[in-house]
Amino acid sequence: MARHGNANSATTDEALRLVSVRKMYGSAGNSVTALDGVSLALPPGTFTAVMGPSGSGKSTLLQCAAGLDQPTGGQVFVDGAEMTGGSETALTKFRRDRIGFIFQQFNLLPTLTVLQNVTLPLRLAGRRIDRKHCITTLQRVGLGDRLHHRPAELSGGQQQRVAIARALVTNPKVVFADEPTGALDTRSARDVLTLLAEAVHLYGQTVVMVTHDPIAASYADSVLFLADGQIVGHLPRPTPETVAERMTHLGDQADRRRVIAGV
Ligand SMILES: Nc1ncnc2c1ncn2[C@@H]1O[C@H](COP(=O)(O)OP(=O)(O)OP(=O)(O)O)[C@@H](O)[C@H]1O
Repeated sequence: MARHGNANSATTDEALRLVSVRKMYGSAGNSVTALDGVSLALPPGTFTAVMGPSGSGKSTLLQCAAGLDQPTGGQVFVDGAEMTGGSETALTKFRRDRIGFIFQQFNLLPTLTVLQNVTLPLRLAGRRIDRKHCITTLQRVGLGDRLHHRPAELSGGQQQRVAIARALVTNPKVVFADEPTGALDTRSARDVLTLLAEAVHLYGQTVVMVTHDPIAASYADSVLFLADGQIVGHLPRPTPETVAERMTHLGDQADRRRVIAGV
C-alpha cells in the first residue's frame, strides 16, 4: 500500500521514495509551482496509478521520480539509493540501471527492428546482450512472431507492447508509464494494462502509471490523487466507479480552493 507524508529516510524495502519534492518552472516573478512538497513511499511489487485534474502535476511528478527531470528541491530514492543531487552523467547512468519508462506515443526508434529496440537499453547500459532473454521478454508481451518487423509495420497496441518489453528487459527497480493507453483503442488498452498488472503480480515489478482514465486506474493496486502539485488522496483497491467518484470530488475541492485563494 502507498504511504505518504513523514517520509524522512529511505530503506531498501522501498522501490521508490520521494521526500518533499518540489518543482518550479520559470523564473522568479513568473514561476509556476508544479510540485509543492510531494512525499510518498512505494513498496516493491506494487502497481500505483497517479490521477488528478489537468495541470495538477502528474507528468512532472513522473518525470522527476524517473530522473527525466531534476526537482527544484527534495529527494528521490529508488531502491534505497538517492537519485537526486548528482551530475547529469550520474543521473543518466542511474536511470539506465534502475528505471524503465513507457510513453504515451511509444517512442520506439523507427529504423530499428522490434528486437533491436528491445536490446537497445541493454546496449546503452553497457550490459551483456542476452538475446534469448530479449526474445523471451517479447514473447511475454505476445510479439514473439514480430521480432524483425519495424515499428511502422505494427499496430499502436503492438508498438506499445514493444515499449513494455523494452522497459522490462533491464529488470528495472521501477517502471514509470505516462498515459500508456492514451493513444490506444479500448481492446489494445486492456491488453497493455493486463501486461502491466502481470509484470507486477507475476514478476514482482513496481509500476507507477499516470492516467486520466478511471478504468485504466482500476488495474492498479492503489491510486494517488494529485491536486495543485500536492498529494490530496489515496484510494486502495480502486474500481472504475470509486475512482470516478473521487475524481469528481477532487475537481470540486480544487475549485473551492481556488475561490478561497482568489485565483
Ligand atoms: N516546461 C514547463 N514550463 C512551464 N510550466 C510548465 C512546464 N511543464 C509543466 N508546467 C506547468 O506545471 C503544472 C503541472 O504540469 P503537468 O504537465 O505536470 O500537469 P499534468 O497533471 O500532467 O497535466 P495534464 O493532465 O494536462 O497532462 C502546470 O501548471 C503546467 O502548466
